[in-house]
Amino acid sequence: MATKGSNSIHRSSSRPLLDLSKAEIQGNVEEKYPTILLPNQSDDLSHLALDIGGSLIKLVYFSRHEGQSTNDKRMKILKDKLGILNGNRRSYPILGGRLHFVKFETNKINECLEFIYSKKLHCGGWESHHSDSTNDQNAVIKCIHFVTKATGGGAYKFADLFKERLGISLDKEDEMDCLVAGANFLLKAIRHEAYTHMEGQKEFIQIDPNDLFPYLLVNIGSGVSMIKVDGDGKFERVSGTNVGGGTYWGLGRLLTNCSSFDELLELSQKGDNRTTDMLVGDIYGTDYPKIGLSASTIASSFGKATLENKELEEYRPEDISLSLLRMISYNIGQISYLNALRFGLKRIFFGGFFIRGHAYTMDAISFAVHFWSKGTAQAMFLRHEGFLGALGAFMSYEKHGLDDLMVHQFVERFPMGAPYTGGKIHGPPLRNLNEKASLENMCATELLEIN
Ligand SMILES: Nc1ncnc2c1ncn2[C@@H]1O[C@H](COP(=O)(O)OP(=O)(O)O)[C@@H](O)[C@H]1O
Ligand SMILES: CC(C)(COP(=O)(O)O)[C@@H](O)C(=O)NCCC(=O)O
Repeated sequence: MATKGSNSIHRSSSRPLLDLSKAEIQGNVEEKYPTILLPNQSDDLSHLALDIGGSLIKLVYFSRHEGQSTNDKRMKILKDKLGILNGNRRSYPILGGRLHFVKFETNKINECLEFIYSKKLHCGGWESHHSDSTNDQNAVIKCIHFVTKATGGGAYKFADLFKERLGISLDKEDEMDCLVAGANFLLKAIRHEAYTHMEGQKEFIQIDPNDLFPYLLVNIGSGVSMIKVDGDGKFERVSGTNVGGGTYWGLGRLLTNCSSFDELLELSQKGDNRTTDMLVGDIYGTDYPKIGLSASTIASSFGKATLENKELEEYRPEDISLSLLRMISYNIGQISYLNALRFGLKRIFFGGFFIRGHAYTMDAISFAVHFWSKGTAQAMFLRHEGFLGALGAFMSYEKHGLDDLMVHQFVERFPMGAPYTGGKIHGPPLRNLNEKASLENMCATELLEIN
């Protein structure tokens, strides 16, 4: 049954408060979704946003530090807001808590649903209170459901599943909007978010938040989107390619029988692509200096397979994986640079889970950008690479007036001088593939802790 506390999870004062006179309708909802906690019990639980992509589901959720009552914080928020209204100095409430980053494979969506359920994240959304008139003028059906911000194709495709299994309504946010919002937030707010990776060397880039735009955002997910970003909410998707992360994983799986993406990546580390790729040296017998090609340059990815009468089994899976990785990474790097050139953009940031913090992938992309730009452009990568869309969806709570999340406070509270380590902000590690980063055996979790 509804309790008075139900009101407390409304995220915006402009939203209608729970109508207790219609409590029996909520009872029905509870019957259908017995797992939903009453809001007053879930008060300190998390806020969730999802990015359901072609390959992976990304979750971002905020959980408050234990021991701090949300009501205390709300009072402080209210006081601070009054301060703003009175023309006093701006002050920001302390919202202690964590942003958690979790991912699942989209084809294992059940694991994701179970995770959300086990963490009670489905109880953390805001309540929407609809009145639908039926044919009978006197009968007004009131229903209460939880709404969660979601982006990516799966926000459309799996909307019914989320509704049936968890009682969550997915409130759809545009994928490109979310990618840009997530990238802008990270680049402006999180110190040491962006870095270069060349020949095995990683270097963090200090971004001046006042001198961020314009830039090219290249999101390498299943497919690739290239977005010219001119400001907050100001962008244009200028290009894309269907040869992306899904291509590497899909072709790689078929050609090597690998059972996981990480296994395929790991194989590539032991590969030698000279057995599969046709090099300039294979064609010329030497370098081709006149057009700047060394003998070791790949002239044709997988081209060597045409010269030999060998069956697939006669090629080492390691070599195939490496050839494929280089082919796709170079291609994306090249198209990205050409688009940057097209619009006169100096900076190119790469996100998406294809990158996977994998040194060789980043080196290959960087090499292509460097090579085609003749050293005038540089690829940069993001530590929260695959979570841009999910972060953007999370931030859209604020955009829609659900402002007790006040994501902007994270920005304000952690300017560029905020420490990168030392208990304040823990970003995801740039993981070595050998490290197992699974949480509860089902997902990888990375934390950005807001103290
Ligand atoms: N565990 C994984 N399973 C499948 N693909 C993975 C995995 N980890 C990284 N990838 C790579 O990440 C890509 C998906 O990246 P992502 O940014 O999540 O895109 P999408 O939104 O299309 O799911 C895959 O196509 C694959 O190249
Ligand atoms: C359709 C998509 C935006 C979906 O995003 P994803 O799930 O791949 O992250 C993306 O796959 C894409 O941009 N593909 C390339 C399509 C093209 O421009 O040719």
